[in-house]
Order: sequence, then C-alpha cells, then structure tokens
Amino acid sequence: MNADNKHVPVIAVDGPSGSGKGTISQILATKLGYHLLDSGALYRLTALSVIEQSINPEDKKAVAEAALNLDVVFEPQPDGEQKVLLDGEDVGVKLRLDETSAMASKIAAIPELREALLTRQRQFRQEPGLVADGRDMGTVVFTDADFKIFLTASPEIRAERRYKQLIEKGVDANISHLLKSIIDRDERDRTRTVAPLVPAEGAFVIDSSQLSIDEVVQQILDFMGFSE
Ligand SMILES: Nc1ncnc2c1ncn2[C@@H]1O[C@H](COP(=O)(O)OP(=O)(O)O)[C@@H](O)[C@H]1O
Ligand SMILES: Nc1ccn([C@H]2C[C@H](O)[C@@H](COP(=O)(O)OP(=O)(O)O)O2)c(=O)n1
Repeated sequence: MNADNKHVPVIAVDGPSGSGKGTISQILATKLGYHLLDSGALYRLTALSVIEQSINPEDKKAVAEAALNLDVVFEPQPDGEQKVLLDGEDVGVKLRLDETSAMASKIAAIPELREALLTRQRQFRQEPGLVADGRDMGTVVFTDADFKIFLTASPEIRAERRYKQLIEKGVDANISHLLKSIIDRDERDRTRTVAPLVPAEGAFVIDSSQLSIDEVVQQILDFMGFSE
C-alpha cells in the first residue's frame, strides 16, 4: 500500500461534534464513488481499547502503542454506513457511548497518539479519491487536500441532533448531559496544543444550524464546482 498517494484527490471535512461531518462525508463519498475516512473512529477505537484493556490514559506511550496495535476492519455497507469491527467484534454502539467519547477527546490531546495514527490515516488515500472526516484533516493530515470544508452549528442544535441519533440507535441519552459534554469536548478539542480544532486556511466554512443535510451537500458541491 502506498501511504504517499499525493496525486489522489482528497476532500477534507472538519468540524466539531454533531456538526454533520460524518453524515455529509458519507453522502459525498457515495456520490463521488470515493473512499471514506472516519478519523474520529480511530480515536474512539483507541479509547475503547484503553478502557477495555485498563490502560492508564496518562501513559502516553501505552496509548500510542494501543493505536498501533488496533486490529480494525471498516466494512462499507450498501446504505453507505460503515460497520466497524475491532478484533472481529462489531463495536458500532460501544464507539458512541459517552464514556468512549470522553476518553477519545482526552487521549486525542496526546501528541504521540496523533503521530501514531498519521500513517494509518494517510493509507486511506486511494484511487479514485478520499473524503476524510475529522478535526485536523485539512490542517495536519491532508494539508494538500484539494478541497477543505469546515462544518459547524450551534452547540444546542448539535446536542439535539446527537440526542435524536442516539435514541434512533436505541442508546439511552440525556439532552442536558449531551449538551454539557459537547461544550466540554469543544473546549478541549479547540484549546489543545497539538492539532487544535480550527478551520484550515482557505476552508469553506458552513454553519449548518439552519440548513438541511441536502442543503449542506449542495453548498459543498457548488463550492467544488461539481453540479449534480
Ligand atoms: N444539516 C443537518 N440538519 C439536520 N440534521 C443533521 C444535519 N447534519 C447532520 N444531521 C444529523 O445530526 C446527527 C449528527 O451528525 P453526524 O454526521 O454524526 O455529526 P458529526 O460526524 O459531525 O459528529 C446525525 O443524526 C445527522 O443525521
Ligand atoms: N481527526 C480527529 C478526529 C477526532 N478527534 C477526536 C476529537 C473527538 O473528541 C474524538 C471523537 O471524534 P468523532 O469525530 O468521532 O466525534 P464526533 O462524531 O464529532 O462527536 O476524537 C481528533 O482529535 N482528531
């Protein structure tokens, strides 16, 4: 596998939790026939390993090691969703638990972990192209991305969206707790010293608070000069 496929097009989609990155990236990837990188899943998978193997999250080397040892398979489904298998187990629900989200946000500040995940993320850059979703796709991982998008929405709207999403998946949720964890996570993601959550230079910034999913997709396709 070539980790330096610099000629393969990349669309970088960054933004805070619940801004719609995953949904929009999946739609774009399906429309364009591109591969999809859900980089947050790699941080969540590492968090899950840390929790399940009782690794001390302060032990930076051990956390980075856990990331390098991840035995993970992403299985694209016919509906565009991705099944995530960790050591052969479908961990889709576990990855979205509050405990996993909080641990992912905490360990995401560890430079050794971010470094450990760099190569794995860049390996997703394969023909005919890649839509990469995360926090630092445009600022660190794919600085040469052809298009950089930064999605945002108010914390209240994002908490509401996350609440509905969890309930639909059959996961118990509490909206005020979700809002607090979104605000706390935003703060941690924005203020960390390595790869803080900021729009990349030249990024197309979209506040989707008042936009439907289709409207956001259309704005991005227009920005890229792709008409449907
Ligand atoms: N513009 C939008 N309008 C309404 N709901 C949206 C919009 N964008 C995303 N959603 C919904 O919000 C939830 C969270 O979106 P998701 O893509 O998981 O966000 P992120 O990946 O940024 O955390 C999903 O249920 C998704 O369907
Ligand atoms: N490229 C990335 C992707 C995610 N992270 C961190 C930040 C988040 O708190 C966690 C989980 O990310 P994820 O995108 O799955 O989270 P949301 O779906 O936006 O709630 O990982 C990161 O630091 N860099």
